[in-house]
Amino acid sequence: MTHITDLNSCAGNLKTPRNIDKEKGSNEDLSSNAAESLINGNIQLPFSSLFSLPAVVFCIGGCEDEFFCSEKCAKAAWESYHSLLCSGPKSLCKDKDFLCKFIHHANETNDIFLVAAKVISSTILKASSLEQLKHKNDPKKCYTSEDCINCLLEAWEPFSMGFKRLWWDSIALPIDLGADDEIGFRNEIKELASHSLKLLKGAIFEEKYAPLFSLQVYGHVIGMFELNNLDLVVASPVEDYFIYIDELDGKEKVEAEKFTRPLLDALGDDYNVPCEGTAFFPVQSCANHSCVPNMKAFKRDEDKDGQAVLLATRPIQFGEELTISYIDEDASWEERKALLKDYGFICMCPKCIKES
Ligand SMILES: C[S@@+](CC[C@H](N)C(=O)[O-])C[C@H]1O[C@@H](n2cnc3c(N)ncnc32)[C@H](O)[C@@H]1O
Repeated sequence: MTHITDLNSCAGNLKTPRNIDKEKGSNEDLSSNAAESLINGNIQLPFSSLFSLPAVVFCIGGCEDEFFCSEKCAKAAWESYHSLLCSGPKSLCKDKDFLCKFIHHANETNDIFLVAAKVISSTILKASSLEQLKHKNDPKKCYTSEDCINCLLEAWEPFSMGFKRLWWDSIALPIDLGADDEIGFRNEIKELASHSLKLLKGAIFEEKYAPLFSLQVYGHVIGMFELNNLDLVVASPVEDYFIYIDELDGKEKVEAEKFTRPLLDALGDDYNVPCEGTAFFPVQSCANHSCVPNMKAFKRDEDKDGQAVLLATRPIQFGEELTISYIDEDASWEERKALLKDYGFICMCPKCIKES
């Protein structure tokens, strides 16, 4: 992705849509012929070659649930987690009915279950390839269940850093519930996770990796994402295109707008909907929160393949704690306090102390 990207911490601000002049046009309808020609590639919008996107690559296993930006990404995903979670004909999962029920349940309730399943699946596949490597290097050695557990622990290591609190213990009580409802609410959340795990087990359980399928592990993995994930906000390439046209000069702009204006009017406010996602970064997950942070997480043009960076927002003293903001730090003190409730602490940064 070659566009400006921006990372904000959980519940953070979205990139503010940049305003472009939308006053002039009047033609709200883009004729269906024109739209069809654009889709077919029979018409090319002016300067659109400057905004080309990679072609969509389909999943190797033949499911129609996951799409990738390159063959390389599709292969990496297949090898690292997707082969067990694919609902297509080449899937390596044990039971596709259970897998489809698991995916449906996650989509209906909490899509973090899908990410938690990726952690479990990638740990299984990594542990299994470590075992194969060890067998290959020393074919005569007799492998014990302890060797198997050691491979499992090694495969688990990248996730151990984010493994902190159980989801049902850390989630904030919804504002419409009182203290009397708390136990019932937490039990309900636990029950939801338990049902999701039951479906996942039906799809990919393997006896030798049984410790991975305990409710405690599942609850911690979900908690890890709920507490540590960063919102990923990527500016829409469509928005970037229209801004480029808006910033052209004179005749070039007039000519280009003959084509782009009807399209912009037809899109209305949808011209700048950003692409949103969520991501776990082990280093960023170690940073505590402050409403006057000294760092900010970014994904810049040069940060490829899932990389992101932490940049200092001001000079940092030796020994000073490195912090990021988990929320919109420009919100009022009351709002910030409410937004931080899910993280289970009351912020005592200088700004909060002053404003409280
Ligand atoms: C993403 S983790 C941050 C790293 C964490 N301190 C650790 O030890 O790995 C988020 C958790 O850290 C704690 N935390 C983060 N910022 C805090 C702050 N300003 N005051 C108290 N606890 C904080 C809370 O328990 C929160 O749920």
